[in-house]
Amino acid sequence: MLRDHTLAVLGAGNIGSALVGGLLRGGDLPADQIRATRRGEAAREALRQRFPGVHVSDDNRGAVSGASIVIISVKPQNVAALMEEIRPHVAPGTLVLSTLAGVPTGALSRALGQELPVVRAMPNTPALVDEGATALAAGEWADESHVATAQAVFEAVGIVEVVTENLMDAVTGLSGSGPAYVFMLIEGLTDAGVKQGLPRPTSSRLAVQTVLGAARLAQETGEHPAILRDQVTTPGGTTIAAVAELEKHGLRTMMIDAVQIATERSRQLSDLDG
Ligand SMILES: NC(=O)C1=CN([C@@H]2O[C@H](COP(=O)(O)OP(=O)(O)OC[C@H]3O[C@@H](n4cnc5c(N)ncnc54)[C@H](O)[C@@H]3O)[C@@H](O)[C@H]2O)C=CC1
Ligand SMILES: O=C(O)[C@@H]1CCC=N1
Repeated sequence: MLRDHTLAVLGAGNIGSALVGGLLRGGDLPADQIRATRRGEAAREALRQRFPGVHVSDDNRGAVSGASIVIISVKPQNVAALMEEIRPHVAPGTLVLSTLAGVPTGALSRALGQELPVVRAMPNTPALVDEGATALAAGEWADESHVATAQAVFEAVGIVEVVTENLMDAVTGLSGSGPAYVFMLIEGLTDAGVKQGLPRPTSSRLAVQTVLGAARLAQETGEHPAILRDQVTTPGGTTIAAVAELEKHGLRTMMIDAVQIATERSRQLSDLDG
């Protein structure tokens, strides 16, 4: 469904380049229909090496001209200047996809000075290995076909959930930032194994596979996590001793508070001018 599109990725850093990679790997779009911009010649050269055939430059206006889909994936502090730069060059009807944390679709349409179809997306970095979790929300002028196109773009790198825009800050706090929480968990588990005498590489491999395996078990069985936890927990055994310790430190409350604070931070980022 994407093959007739020309795609411009403005700000092809972690997220933008993960998308380019996924679209190329899946054969969704040929390389010569993708333009990618980013700052720094060395970084651009690295992109050219990674994605042969993709047109890589620092020319946002050129990238946008003639593109049917424009992905905005710069950091929030760079977006106001970028909007100003591309504003006269975005053709009416261009589908604008934004991965910016916090920034509402209405603010982007206003900054671009047109009633454009804008779809807000919140992906996450596991998109780099096609295991991303992305939520999409349609702006005022985006219809079902725009959302379907956005869905096809982000399904190239993982799963997609469509939500209403008022839920996007919560998504940002949960799955957008979530990989960082899981990496901290992996780091903590690895150190814990080392403290108990395991060699670090062994501990690291066991920690990573434990997280991956537990996630797959939850996904494939669809069971409530409490049931899966009970299956690990032998009466009077090792697991319940550790679970009681985690409860004492309020692990679940800690996660609830962390996601709340990230959600609030996402709301604070809603002002395009910072
Ligand atoms: N890193 C993450 O886990 C996630 C990030 N996001 C959002 O995605 C956006 C991008 O995040 P990252 O990919 O992590 O950032 P990044 O810093 O890796 O990539 C941004 C890129 O934009 C380029 N850039 C800046 N100004 C530019 C301009 N005027 N023209 C062209 N290129 C320009 C930079 O050179 C850089 O390569 C942010 O707005 C962030 O809120 C969303 C979901 C997850
Ligand atoms: O930390 C951030 O602001 C971005 C948005 C979600 C993940 N990284």
